[in-house]
Amino acid sequence: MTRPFLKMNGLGNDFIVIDARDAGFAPRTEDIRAWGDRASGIGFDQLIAIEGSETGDAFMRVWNSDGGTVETCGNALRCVGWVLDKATDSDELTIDTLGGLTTAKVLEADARTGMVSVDMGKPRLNWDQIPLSEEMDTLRLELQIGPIDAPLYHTPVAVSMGNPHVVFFVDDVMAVDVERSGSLIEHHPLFPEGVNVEFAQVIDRNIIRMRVWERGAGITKACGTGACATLVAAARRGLTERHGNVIMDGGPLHILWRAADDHVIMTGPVEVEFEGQLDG
Ligand SMILES: N[C@@H](CCC[C@H](N)C(=O)O)C(=O)O
Repeated sequence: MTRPFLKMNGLGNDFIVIDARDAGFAPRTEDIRAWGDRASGIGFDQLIAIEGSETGDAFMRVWNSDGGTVETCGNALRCVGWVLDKATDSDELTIDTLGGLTTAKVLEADARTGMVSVDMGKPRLNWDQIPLSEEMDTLRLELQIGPIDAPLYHTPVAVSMGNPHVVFFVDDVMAVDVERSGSLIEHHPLFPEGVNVEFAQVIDRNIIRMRVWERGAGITKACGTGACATLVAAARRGLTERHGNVIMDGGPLHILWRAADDHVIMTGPVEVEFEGQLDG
């Protein structure tokens, strides 16, 4: 059976997006891994299915390129918002996920690109909401990378945006070996469900430079939930305001952590790269 797909990205964090509202889509792990392989397959960071929903306009299901299903994906929410917007008159689209209900607003759109804002809901900041395997202050985790007496990176902040994140503040983010340190932390026993790892350098009170190691996908050019988690972590530490740009390898996302209702609003671009058919 073949399935039509859109190859899309948000700041280079790329996806295969399948519209599964009319016909179910239940891919095998080995197929996801094969399609996701950049050397021999199509290549993507996440596989996304748009499904029907009783609580929203649609449900977004997410698989990482390693085949594991996960709660949510910020950059893909903007892409799904753009896709749904093409087929409806509504300005605001509610998209449900395993990580919670979100609302997408398409600010600008043409045939292949757009600018989309997503209300990601409230960050979850309690240790058991991340989740962590033991009770700990999420603002200063007792965790470090490197030698005990001279750690390279330490005392990160944990934030859940529906999926788990840990944010290390560093002096020089370009000096970080993201692959080596990120892969070690992703599987640390403190995170029973694994974790997405961000390394962040505060440039000023409204700008953060961030690089990311994603759970189940490795280094990506951008991570929407990671950008939200990073701004929340920085604001909680008093390092930034509650709004600003988080600049990743693929470019900036604007993040606002609204004081009025505690919701995090993420705004940034989407792009359609090409259309294709999946065999499997
Ligand atoms: N690219 C994403 C996050 C995708 C899921 C993540 N790797 C996880 O395992 O939680 C984003 O833009 O948020």
